[in-house]
Amino acid sequence: MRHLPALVEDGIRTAVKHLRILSADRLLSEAEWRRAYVILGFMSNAYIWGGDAPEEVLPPQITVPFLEVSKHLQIPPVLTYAAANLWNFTCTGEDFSDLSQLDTIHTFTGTESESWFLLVSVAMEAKAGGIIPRMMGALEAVKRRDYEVIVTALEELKTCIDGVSALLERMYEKCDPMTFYYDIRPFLAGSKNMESAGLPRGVFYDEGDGKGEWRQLLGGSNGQSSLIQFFDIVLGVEHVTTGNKTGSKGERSYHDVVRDYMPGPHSRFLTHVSRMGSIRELALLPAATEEQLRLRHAFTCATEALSRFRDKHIQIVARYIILPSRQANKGGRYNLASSSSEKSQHELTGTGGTTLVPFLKQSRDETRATGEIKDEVHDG
Ligand code: HEM
Repeated sequence: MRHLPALVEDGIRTAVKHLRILSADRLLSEAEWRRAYVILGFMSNAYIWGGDAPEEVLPPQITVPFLEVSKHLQIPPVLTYAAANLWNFTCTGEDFSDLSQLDTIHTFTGTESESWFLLVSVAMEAKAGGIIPRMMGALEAVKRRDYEVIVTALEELKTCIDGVSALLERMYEKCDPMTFYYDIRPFLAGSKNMESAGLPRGVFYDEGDGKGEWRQLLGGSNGQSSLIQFFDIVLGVEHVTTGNKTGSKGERSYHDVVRDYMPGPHSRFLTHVSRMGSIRELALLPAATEEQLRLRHAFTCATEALSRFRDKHIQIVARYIILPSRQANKGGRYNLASSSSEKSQHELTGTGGTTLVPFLKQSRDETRATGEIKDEVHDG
């Protein structure tokens, strides 16, 4: 794995085919299962995308352990956000939100840009970890109408989201947009909606002995972060967009679908949180008392912070995807990046298969609308 960046340039497929087929029998602790998942996630995407044309068959050396490990961890056998970000870092100190102490374990390119891209999310997750119990306390306080607890928690949530946004903006410091778009991003691609990139049927997981199956799975995306969905749930933000133009009635929203790409316990935790009390419903009650006014204000401020986060994220997407896609790639190699991100010549899509800007703007607008309580009360 140390040689992955060199192998993706030349020889990854031969190297993998020379490996023994390992079973997961010797994995003991959860940390070991996760470590195996990270390695297999990187290996499989390197295998598929590390050549002049994508490879549509994953060999048993990868699929046999990968299927076992992903079943154990209750997460799909593909490079998810958990594989690339959550479980793929080391830290020289105690503070996982301090970028200067973090390093990645694996990258496809060996570039500082890739490490930085992955680590910014790690720092964001760590920065916000402490707010989770605080907000759980606030949700529990809804039934008792304990305004003090809820308002304090919302104020802390606002500060926390602002801190997360500040970390997001540090992306510009060490992640170069052209390197991101042309060298890093192609390796994050999935196998769903990848006809134009050369995977019309997805990827065949060959398990050997004539066994195997075609699978179409989404690519790795920070959209699979359970943290940002936690913020949404706590604030009562509902996302309905499927993220693609063909989204028809009854189709699951993007935010719902990506829960399948989170580790099982994360996804179940989000379901649990969404069944707890609603802070928004309490904030919607008429502002007849001082404490109700304070609650409304704190709720609106926290929601605005999340909507500002999404604004900043849209700017990042413009800088790291839209602008580079309009500039010619200086390298002369066959360009997998553009084929995996352009459905047609003019339509850019995300690694999650979304129509990028309209989708992200709608997610932002849904956030903003959630915080606009006054309008709802007067107009409703
Ligand atoms: C160079 C940096 C980044 C780029 C280019 C980028 C790009 C994208 C794209 C294209 C999508 C659309 C969904 C898809 O098709 O995959 C998306 C969604 C999303 N991204 Fe990022 N992203 C970046 C960094 C981050 C970071 C650091 C986070 C923090 C965890 C993040 C959080 C999200 C979330 C939560 C969504 C789902 C949409 C939403 O809830 O608003 N992104 N991103």
